[in-house]
Amino acid sequence: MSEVSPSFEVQVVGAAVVDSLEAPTRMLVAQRSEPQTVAGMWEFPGGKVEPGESCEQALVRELEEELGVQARLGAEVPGAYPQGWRLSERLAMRVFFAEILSGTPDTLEDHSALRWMPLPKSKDDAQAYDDLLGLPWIPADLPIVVALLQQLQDAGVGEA
Ligand SMILES: Nc1nc2c([nH]c(=O)n2[C@H]2C[C@H](O)[C@@H](COP(=O)(O)OP(=O)(O)OP(=O)(O)O)O2)c(=O)[nH]1
Repeated sequence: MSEVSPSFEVQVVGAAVVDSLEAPTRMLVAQRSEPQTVAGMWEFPGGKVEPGESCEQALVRELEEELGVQARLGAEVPGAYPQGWRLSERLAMRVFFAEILSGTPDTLEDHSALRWMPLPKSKDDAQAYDDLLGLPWIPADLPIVVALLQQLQDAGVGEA
């Protein structure tokens, strides 16, 4: 049976904000404050791409609006589709590593908490894997977290 690629209506972008693209040791995760369906769950800061914007432009804008930081983007965490990772029938999200250039991240919009989570130092760092994967992520995000940890493990870095 051939698989038809779904046509997502809404493009979302999310950032795996790390302390350093070259040598990441921590990742910033955000707890959603609304809407009710996802409130209390953890996610990648980001949002919907607006008309006329590239995904990269949208993500830099969202990081400024939501966290109050200027950021540079690194490598993508590629999903199964050109639009990235499937979030729902209508939504897909492209995810990029990012590094803060200036500003201190704050809960300006959409979030009730931010947390810098240690990234695994090696594939045997069970504590870091457990802490990160054990967060109550928005369910669609969990495979993305697994993939990005694998990507860091394979490459050793989050560089573009
Ligand atoms: N930002 C973000 N959204 C996610 C993630 N996982 C996930 O399922 N979503 C969903 C939640 C929302 O339905 C949608 C993103 O919408 P959003 O509310 O963040 O977008 P936005 O900031 O542009 O806000 P708005 O235009 O809806 O007001 O994608 C994630 O990791 N980060």
